[in-house]
Amino acid sequence: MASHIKVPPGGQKIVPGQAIPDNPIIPFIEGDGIGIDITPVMIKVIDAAVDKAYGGKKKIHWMEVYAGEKSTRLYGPDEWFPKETFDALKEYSVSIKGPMTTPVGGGIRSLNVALRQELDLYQCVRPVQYFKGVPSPLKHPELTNMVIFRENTEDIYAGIEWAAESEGAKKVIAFLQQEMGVNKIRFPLTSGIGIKPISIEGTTRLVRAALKYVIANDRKSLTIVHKGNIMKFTEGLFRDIAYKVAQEEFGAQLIDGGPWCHFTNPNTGREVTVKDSIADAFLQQILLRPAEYDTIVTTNLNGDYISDALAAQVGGIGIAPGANISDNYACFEATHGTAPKYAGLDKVNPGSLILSAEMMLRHLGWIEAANLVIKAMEAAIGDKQVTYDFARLMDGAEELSCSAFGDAMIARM
Ligand SMILES: NC(=O)C1=CN([C@@H]2O[C@H](COP(=O)(O)OP(=O)(O)OC[C@H]3O[C@@H](n4cnc5c(N)ncnc54)[C@H](OP(=O)(O)O)[C@@H]3O)[C@@H](O)[C@H]2O)C=CC1
Ligand SMILES: O=C(O)CCC(=O)C(=O)O
Ligand SMILES: [Mg+2]
Repeated sequence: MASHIKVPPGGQKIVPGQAIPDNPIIPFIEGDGIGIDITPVMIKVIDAAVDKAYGGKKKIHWMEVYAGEKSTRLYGPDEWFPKETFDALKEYSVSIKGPMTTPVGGGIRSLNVALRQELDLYQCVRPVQYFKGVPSPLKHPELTNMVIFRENTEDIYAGIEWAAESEGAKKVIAFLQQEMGVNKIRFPLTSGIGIKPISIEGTTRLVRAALKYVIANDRKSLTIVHKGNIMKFTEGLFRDIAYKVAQEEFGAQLIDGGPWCHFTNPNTGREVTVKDSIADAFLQQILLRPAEYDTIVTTNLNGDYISDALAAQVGGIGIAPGANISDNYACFEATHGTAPKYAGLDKVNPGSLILSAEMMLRHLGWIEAANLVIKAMEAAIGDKQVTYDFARLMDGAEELSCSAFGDAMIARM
């Protein structure tokens, strides 16, 4: 297969464990739908922040790599995720991507999920913070300040499922009935079947990462969100293992006989509470009592729902960033999808992808540039220079296009 990736001259590879070069090569996937609008704006804003922060001493060398619809146009109709793209994302370690389309029902499986699995990006980290002036349905949106650690490789996202009435579904149902004594499948002839693997290892490494984050960032609590009352051996296992990690690896002590527990942050002396909440109750609690929640650790599907719900509390998924992280690689991406009805209109909010890139700058240790991005975002929103999603809810705002919002940020750096 022909190669379409052009390595930018003058850039250097990021090598895990070594110092970040001043001229790193960062692969990016433009993304489907609104990817064509938001990705160039993100690059322009980040380049401006880096230039302003370091006066030309540091510079990202962007390298386009292809996946999704654009890749099928370049490589061939069935080439949704070419091997050379996976290889580049691994070889260059740190990358950023726009959203990619996943059809509902049939068709290709999620490319986003495939990427997370292929690179074993087991932590999906999604910070949810309020920017002053952003319209929100809450009276006190500033009380919502959470960081979600969503498991990113297991659960029903593993993609182990069989369509209703398929040979596979029939076989699995027969196995369950005949060999496992299952007699509770309500409509065995017409049921689709999905499998939900949740492991001790997968849960342990995620909770460990979340608690390390809590300690490094002096956060006050970790809430384990699960549906363990119903799915005892998957979601319930997740809860039990999370408490076990807190106790065995971080020295947490039971509060009043447990299961809640607490330990002292060794860096700051602050008490950290580790507690749990059942997912349905959690979704009403975050609306009614957001200040009681801080860092969240949860399973894959719960984390997907919680991400969009919490994003709405602070103004919507136009401003909801994220990172997919493993022990070796990091790929940054927004929480939202391809919003197809807005594709190519230069209309949507590029904020989520810009803030995802801001997380990437922090990951590289380029704190000054990251701070400039935040400052510029706050200033543009403060001046009511916003995209349609905020403008429709704000009095006296000027509605800007996607690209004009990027320019408004750059003008305020
Ligand atoms: N990681 C990824 O790549 C993801 C991919 N997807 C995929 O994206 C496709 C579309 O999914 P869908 O369920 O419509 O969800 P989307 O997140 O794409 O869009 C839903 C709605 O959210 C709002 N929205 C999304 N992005 C922005 C933005 N940048 N600025 C302002 N508003 C925004 C819009 O609301 P309004 O209509 O109110 O203006 C939009 O109609 C699917 O194929 C899905 O699988 C979904 C999520 C993540
Ligand atoms: O892969 C997809 O299409 C959707 C993924 C998603 O919603 C998410 O990761 O938040
Ligand atoms: Mg989602």
